Amino acid sequence: MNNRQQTLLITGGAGFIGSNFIDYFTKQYPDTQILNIDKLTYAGNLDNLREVDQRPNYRFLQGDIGDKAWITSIFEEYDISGVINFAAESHVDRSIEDSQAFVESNVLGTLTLLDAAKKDWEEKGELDIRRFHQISTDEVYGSLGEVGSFSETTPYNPRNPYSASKASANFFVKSFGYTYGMDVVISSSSNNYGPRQHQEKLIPTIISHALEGKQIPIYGDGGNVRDWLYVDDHCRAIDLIYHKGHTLESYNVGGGNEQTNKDMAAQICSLLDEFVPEYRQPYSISSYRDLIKFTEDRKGHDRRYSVDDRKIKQELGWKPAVDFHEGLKKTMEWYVSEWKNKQTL
Ligand SMILES: Cc1cn([C@H]2C[C@H](O)[C@@H](COP(=O)(O)OP(=O)(O)O[C@H]3O[C@H](CO)[C@@H](O)[C@H](O)[C@H]3O)O2)c(=O)[nH]c1=O
Repeated sequence: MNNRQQTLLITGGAGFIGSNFIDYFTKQYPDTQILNIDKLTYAGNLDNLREVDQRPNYRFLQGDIGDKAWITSIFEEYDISGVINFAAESHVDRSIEDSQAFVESNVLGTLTLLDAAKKDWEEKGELDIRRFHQISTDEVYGSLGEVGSFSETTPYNPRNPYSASKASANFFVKSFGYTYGMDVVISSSSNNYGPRQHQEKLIPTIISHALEGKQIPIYGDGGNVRDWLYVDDHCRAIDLIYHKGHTLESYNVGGGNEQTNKDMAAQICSLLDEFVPEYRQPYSISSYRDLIKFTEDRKGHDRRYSVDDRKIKQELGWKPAVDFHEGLKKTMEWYVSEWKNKQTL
């Protein structure tokens, strides 16, 4: 790769959404050079990129967005045409145990990256045309009761350390737009699902525990609601927002599939009963549903997220394309096949 070719910088591309996005983007735009930088924490996995690795428009470097000297050297070495910042500590339960890493990666890391981009693009006289796209979350808006949805004008009300760190990062991103005239945009999506999601999240937990005959932990009464978005639909939304979204704007991205956690667990167990009934035999259960166990609740557990995404639909013409049951089936098949591969190793 010629380093001075214009290059789109993707951070955190070894994680779940980042790796799916790179897979999508390198195929969609074969003439755009992608540089993926990732610290490779516990949640980053280069296996997620094994199919992408050989593509001529892709390159990977290991490093931390919060390492000022290193991130500055990236902007010196490459002609970075834009940044999409996926890099983040993302797991709510971990943030409740210890929030330090969340402030370091999500707040200070984002700030260091913004600063490096700002300095480089200012020197080039292109601060207002090279874009910084922050990947954010619907959790910044807080928690809902049974009715209503978050729109882009809903005031931020983060209620756990993870969402507080993401909200804080968004404020910094916006502030660089207002203060320095930097071209910034933010997307806030609902819960993603699909292949390559880390084991710690709800859907991979349900599938892996079921296959291993372990109890499937559902926090509290299981009535908490999340809006599920298939990761490929999210990738198309990011593409549109990065290329066509208006500067200084935020865009919500939702799946339109609100599910309680207990319904989600029951649906996945039914799919597993249908497709891989044989794996339940050693555990003497008649359905994987028998493994569902209501456990102690998450502290401060947000009750319901619901996303009003009319803005991206109306302004940018996006809509989700993957049917929820199809998406769930594809996801289940991917995890079952990964699990089978591990058994034969
Ligand atoms: C891991 C786990 C989770 N849960 C519950 C907690 C939540 O109500 C729901 C989903 O939990 P999680 O998969 O951890 O995801 P959640 O806390 O909603 O946050 C996700 O979705 C957010 C977007 O809404 C992202 O910003 C976060 O990075 C992502 O982790 O399932 C359980 O009941 N049992 C579990 O074992």
